Amino acid sequence: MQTNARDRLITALDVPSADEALALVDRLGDAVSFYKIGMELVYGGGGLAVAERLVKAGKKVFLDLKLHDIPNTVERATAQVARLGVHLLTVHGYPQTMRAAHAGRAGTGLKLLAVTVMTSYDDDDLVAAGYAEGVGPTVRRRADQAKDIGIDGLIISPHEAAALRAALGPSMLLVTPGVRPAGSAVGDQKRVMTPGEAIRAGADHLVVGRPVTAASDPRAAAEAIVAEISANLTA
Ligand SMILES: O=C(O)c1cc(=O)[nH]c(=O)n1[C@@H]1O[C@H](COP(=O)(O)O)[C@@H](O)[C@H]1O
Repeated sequence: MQTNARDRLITALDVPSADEALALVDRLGDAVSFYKIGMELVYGGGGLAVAERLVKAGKKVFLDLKLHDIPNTVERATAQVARLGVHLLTVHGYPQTMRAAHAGRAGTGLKLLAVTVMTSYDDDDLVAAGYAEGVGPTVRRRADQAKDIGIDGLIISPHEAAALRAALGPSMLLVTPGVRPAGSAVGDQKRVMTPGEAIRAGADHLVVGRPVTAASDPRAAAEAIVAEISANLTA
């Protein structure tokens, strides 16, 4: 996978219909080369068709379905996703789930990302969910398990990127949502950094939704993020 500045921005197409998604893609034009399609667009109808269309148009596509089920179901669902020709798929970072997805994508080009701890969570949220450990140790545990199983990359917040890059080496893809250009609304995210900070921390790809999709000029917003990525890659 190329890692030029533009390919490092993954724009989350969090819109409710295929028509809105394709209109946004049209508006963004060549400013965006990599898209994430998630639950809203898939459940809204047409998300998988949009994914296939974008792949045919030469865009890179990350299908964010966050699979988590019994192993048989995860393995078979992953094999079906691989048939779509998308580049990345998320599964939850539980060992059983990761092993099943790894088996399901065998022999295909699909890369798997393990979701570690959602970027909307802090230590208190993990305690409320029944976990004994805080964010740092939980992310680390899941990252080590993902590496052992042969998962290609991790969904983490930018806050964990530097430590994981040092611990896991250069080949593990580090993909960070929880990215906010300076001055933009944080919303429901809790562990955030700016695009430049995330890149300097070692992130390979930044997932950005609302700061692009809700901007009055989405193309200009995407271009500004790509410029910030570029400046920090060469800094
Ligand atoms: O798996 C993800 O993509 C994901 C994991 C995570 O921990 N946090 C997170 O925000 N995301 C996704 O990244 C995108 C972030 O969107 P914004 O908060 O609008 O930039 C959304 O599509 C989320 O579903």
